[in-house]
Amino acid sequence: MNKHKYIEVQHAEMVFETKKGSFHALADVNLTIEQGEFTTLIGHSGCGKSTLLNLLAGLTTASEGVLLCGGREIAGPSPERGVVFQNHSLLPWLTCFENVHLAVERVFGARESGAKLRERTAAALALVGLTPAAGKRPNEISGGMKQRVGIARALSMEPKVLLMDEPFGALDALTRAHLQDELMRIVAQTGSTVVMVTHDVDEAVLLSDRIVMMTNGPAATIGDIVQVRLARPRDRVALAHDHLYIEYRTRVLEFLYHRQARPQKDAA
Ligand SMILES: Nc1ncnc2c1ncn2[C@@H]1O[C@H](COP(=O)(O)OP(=O)(O)OP(=O)(O)O)[C@@H](O)[C@H]1O
Repeated sequence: MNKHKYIEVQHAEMVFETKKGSFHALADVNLTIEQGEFTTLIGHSGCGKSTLLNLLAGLTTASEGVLLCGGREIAGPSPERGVVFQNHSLLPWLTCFENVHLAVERVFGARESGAKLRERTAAALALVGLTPAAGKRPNEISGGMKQRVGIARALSMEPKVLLMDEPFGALDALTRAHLQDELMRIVAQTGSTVVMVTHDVDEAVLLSDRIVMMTNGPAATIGDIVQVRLARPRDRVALAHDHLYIEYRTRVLEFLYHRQARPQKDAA
């Protein structure tokens, strides 16, 4: 397996058939992601970020083109590719522990003992700092904690790739910052390959090894890629004054607001 071409997207096209006819969402998307790399997808609302992430998750199939992960074609969802959505999608009648345990059981249940499955579940909750909340149900915990359960659930399956669709989008700025720091710590520990959709330029620069910037749709594609060469571990306060950080941030802002400026009428 080629570490440098762990995920490959080759000439991917996505056309949705709607009542009003065909909608060409993605056009000729080409992308290669290395194992262990943290990639963010950024672009204006509706450009096709989630569509591309869903293709990587195997939740939808490209109309044309090829998507590979670890040298194999992505033919459907797999525990190898854990997905975290913005709305965390927890089962409300189960505790945090049970929500995570369900995923663990699905992946490892056939070959591991009950004690080992519970151990895995507890370890995933500990990784996101949620051991004290293990017995609580989703309606008893905050939005940030729910999101952490979602991350624990994805991580508990030991995915090779973590796919995240605006995982922190619904959170307040302080909780968001805290979870970004936690995510960086976890990824440093697990070595996961991450692809994350975000709208937040600072989040993209802070977390990424590469920022993939998408053009506006229809027929959206990759407009440019910024390689972020900032040493890790990264400290958000120190970076605020770092000239390289500021330069990366400016490059993304220029792409979004000069090169891909949206017409006034539908600007978000
Ligand atoms: N199942 C579908 N059927 C028809 N059109 C779709 C479907 N899914 C997405 N689209 C369209 O494809 C385009 C890309 O949508 P997508 O959700 O990928 O954008 P996005 O960049 O993730 O947006 P946002 O940042 O607002 O979440 C949009 O114009 C959307 O309306």
